[in-house]
Amino acid sequence: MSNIYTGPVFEMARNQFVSVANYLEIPEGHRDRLLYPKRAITISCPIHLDNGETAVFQGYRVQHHLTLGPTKGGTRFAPSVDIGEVSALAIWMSWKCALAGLPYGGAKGGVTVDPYKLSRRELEGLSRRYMQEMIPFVGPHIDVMAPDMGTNEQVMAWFMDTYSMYQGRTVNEIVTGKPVSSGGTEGRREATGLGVAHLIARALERLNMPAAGSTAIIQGFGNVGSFAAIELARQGVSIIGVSDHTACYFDRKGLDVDKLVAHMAAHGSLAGFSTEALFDANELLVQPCDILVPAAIERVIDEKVAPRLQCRILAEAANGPTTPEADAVLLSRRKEIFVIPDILCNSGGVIVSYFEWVQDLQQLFWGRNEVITRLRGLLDDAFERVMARVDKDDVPHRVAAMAIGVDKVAKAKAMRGLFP
Ligand SMILES: NC(=O)C1=CN([C@@H]2O[C@H](COP(=O)(O)OP(=O)(O)OC[C@H]3O[C@@H](n4cnc5c(N)ncnc54)[C@H](O)[C@@H]3O)[C@@H](O)[C@H]2O)C=CC1
Ligand SMILES: O=C(O)CCC(=O)C(=O)O
Repeated sequence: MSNIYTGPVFEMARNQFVSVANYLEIPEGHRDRLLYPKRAITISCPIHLDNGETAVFQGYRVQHHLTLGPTKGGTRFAPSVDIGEVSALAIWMSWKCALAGLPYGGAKGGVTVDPYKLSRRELEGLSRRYMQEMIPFVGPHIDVMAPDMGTNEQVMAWFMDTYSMYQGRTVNEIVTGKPVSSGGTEGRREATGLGVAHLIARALERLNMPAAGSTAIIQGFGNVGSFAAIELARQGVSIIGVSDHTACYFDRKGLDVDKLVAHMAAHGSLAGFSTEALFDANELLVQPCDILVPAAIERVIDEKVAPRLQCRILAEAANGPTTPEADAVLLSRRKEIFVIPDILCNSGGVIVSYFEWVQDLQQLFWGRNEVITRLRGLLDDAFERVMARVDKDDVPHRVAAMAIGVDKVAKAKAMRGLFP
């Protein structure tokens, strides 16, 4: 294969795929077809800055496979974004959607930008220009975007509006994760964090550990981390550590989640929340706790951090927080640390996105209870299937979860005659 697909995050996705392909005994000749993306789109997004200058930002969208239906996945605005990272995230979306039983291939997009440095007007300009450049390549039955790191409901509303202006009618079903007032679904805002907390409860049950009185540390306090914290606290878990890109806090007696959420709402970040609980962000992940939730960026648990982890459950809310080298360490610690792998742990987001797309297509909207009940049902089903595979074949949790996803895509491709 030609290699525009490079970089450490893509290498992670490739390494994980090779392990799973070996376990599933997928023939060498079929592997490139399964791993490499169908389409990778690169665009330039020029926008006028508030100071009168013009800036050009690089944007991407990668559509991994079209075998099971349209492609689906978030759009990330972050300085780290490049074609390798976006491709890896698209590949993970494919295995995630297949594991959850959704009729989608994986996609991901992004812009290389620090969104915290843009004014609201500049962010709107960039969001609209990104969608405008993508119009030839997306559609409600082609590729459906959603939020990811650095984007939110407002950005999704701008995406939807830009696409709709081009079509001359409102096309709600072009993106998910929209505000409820603009065709979004009840429950999507909190879905990923709620799903993370639900699966943690399932893991605690399996380990015979009570939620009440357990302790958790959460890295990242954006959409996913904050809703995971709220739901865990509701279950009686004490949140003893949190961090974001501006600050890190740790208090063995527990942090007040309501106050953290109120501080975020008022200031947009965790900086300035407390002086007493300030902590070294580099040491947060290795503090003793029952539940560790990385909910920010990739590759934070590497071969140096993995041997030092002191948690009982590692709930991977972020995509790709654990490197393959760290996985080798976790394999040797598998009796000590119960891993909920990312493609299972954070799948609540795309599951409720699927519900939003279905509702938009039918113009028939469900209440929150129906959304959350259906979400729990799909998460429980995926959790049980992963655990059954772990028990049957004695494989690591990540291999079991990915194997279910990869196997489903491989079988669908084979049935459609895509392998020679
Ligand atoms: N939003 C969603 O529905 C879904 C998100 N995810 C994944 O969850 C993770 C977080 O996404 P969101 O919460 O949506 O993003 P967000 O943009 O709402 O929040 C990201 C958070 O991470 C923090 N952060 C960034 N760099 C950090 C660092 N070096 N150390 C500590 N914190 C840092 C930010 O300050 C912010 O609090 C990403 O890996 C994303 O791909 C996965 C599935 C769905
Ligand atoms: O909600 C979606 O469609 C995708 C969410 C996402 O980007 C992810 O699961 O990583």
